[in-house]
Amino acid sequence: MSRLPIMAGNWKMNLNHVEAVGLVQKLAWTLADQHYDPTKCEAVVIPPFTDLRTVQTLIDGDKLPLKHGAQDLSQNDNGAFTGDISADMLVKLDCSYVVIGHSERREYHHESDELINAKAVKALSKGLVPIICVGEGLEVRRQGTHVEHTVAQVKGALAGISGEDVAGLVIAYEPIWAIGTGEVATPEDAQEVCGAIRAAVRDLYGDSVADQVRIQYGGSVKAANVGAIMAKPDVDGCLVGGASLKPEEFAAIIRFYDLPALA
Ligand SMILES: O=C[C@H](O)COP(=O)(O)O
Repeated sequence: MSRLPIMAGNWKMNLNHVEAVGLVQKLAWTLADQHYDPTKCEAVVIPPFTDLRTVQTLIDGDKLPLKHGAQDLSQNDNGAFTGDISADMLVKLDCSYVVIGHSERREYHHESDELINAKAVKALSKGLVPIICVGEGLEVRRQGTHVEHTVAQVKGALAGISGEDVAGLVIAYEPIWAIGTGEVATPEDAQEVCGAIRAAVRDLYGDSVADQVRIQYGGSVKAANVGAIMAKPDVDGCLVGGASLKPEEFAAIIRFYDLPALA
């Protein structure tokens, strides 16, 4: 079963809507120059909420081969939830994807597995594809319980979600100790946990769902290390932070399939 690789650039709290135009245009030009083939890898940008309308207009207007998504959403439909953004608002902005449960939201906003599950259910009910983030911190990694820890997060996030929905979503494994630190997990580390996540999905939902769900690795991914990471059988893409703010670097990550060892 072949899964379409997916590279998603999570800009985090960087770039205003004017700066967003520059980055998306430069990314698109670079990809066009290098004959990017969207059938070989899906390319997604995930800007801050305030940039989404601008990015949507640019992608639609110029028919760019990019998709866009948001960094979070509310589990509620609408109402008195100051500062929150609903799934319907994201759908109206043509978002395809929404990141849910990023480790920075788990840490700074105390998001629990239950809340992440509620957000994933809400996203799916509105036709958005969740990118559900899981992964262990340094303490858990040192104790050697990173696989159990991460699989438990996956099970919590997927509770009550149908196999059909799980087959279409994305799970991002991001070891927290490798995020923004320059400390990249080895390709073998990434494969160990991504393989365990797929095995857990297989136990819960069966072969067809496990063979379709896409699993990303995230944590200090760059053009220089993406090839070795993507060569692992259970890694279907990357959730990229810092390197996605550099258009040439992110374009090279998206075009990992042209790297000599993989071509
Ligand atoms: O969402 C992206 C991840 O947190 C990875 O960030 P990074 O590539 O800057 O390490």
